[in-house]
Amino acid sequence: MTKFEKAKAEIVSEKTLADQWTRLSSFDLDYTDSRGEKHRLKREVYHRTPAACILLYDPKRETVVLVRQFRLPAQLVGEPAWMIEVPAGLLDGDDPEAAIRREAMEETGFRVRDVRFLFKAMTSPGAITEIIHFFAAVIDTSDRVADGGGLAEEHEDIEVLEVRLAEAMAMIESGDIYDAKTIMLLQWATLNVATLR
Ligand SMILES: Nc1nc2c(ncn2[C@@H]2O[C@H](COP(=O)(O)OP(=O)(O)O[C@H]3O[C@H](CO)[C@@H](O)[C@H](O)[C@@H]3O)[C@@H](O)[C@H]2O)c(=O)[nH]1
Ligand SMILES: [Mg+2]
Repeated sequence: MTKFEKAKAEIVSEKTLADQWTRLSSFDLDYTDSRGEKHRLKREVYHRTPAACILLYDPKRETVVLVRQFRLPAQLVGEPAWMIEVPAGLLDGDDPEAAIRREAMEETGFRVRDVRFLFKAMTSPGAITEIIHFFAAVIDTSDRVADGGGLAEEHEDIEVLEVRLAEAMAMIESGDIYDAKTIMLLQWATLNVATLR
């Protein structure tokens, strides 16, 4: 029995505040709290569509494949803007596994053979609808069949890095890697490295 047994949330109205690349809306909701008291709340939600990301691990070299690209929100908060991340992308209507195979190829040039679904996570559940599906795959040098680098027509400008897992973990401590999904996958890899072969 949890404290929230009696709690419920009913949407009263939704107003679209912006509707360009991603919709932003403001909701009024009637929230009945855990004591049974009803309150009218306002919540703004940014309607991000689902995404996927992947750990590409080469057990022979003990390396991971990472990508580096410009991220405007990082620049806006004064952090290093050419961020180092695991390959990731929006599903764009595909199922998560098909989408992550496509993104791995576009961004890194690696053809992924067996992919393993790990878990999904909401990245910022207080404000953003984004759900990311996390995957892992074992690769070796012969799986690199293209240069990667992203789609020219989308002006993607992506650098592909191959880094030893231990070094990538040290880059979290040093602040050189500070993207949440990347930290999660590197920590998962460190805990589960024996299963990655
Ligand atoms: N026109 C336009 N294009 C945009 C905008 N924002 C992004 N794009 C373009 O949309 C494409 C998105 O590339 P993906 O590889 O599909 O996604 P991602 O940016 O890597 O996103 C992943 O990482 C993000 C940051 O961690 C996550 O937020 C996202 O869910 C996903 O995991 C890129 O070509 C980017 O330039 C925008 O506001 N306007
Ligand atoms: Mg991407």
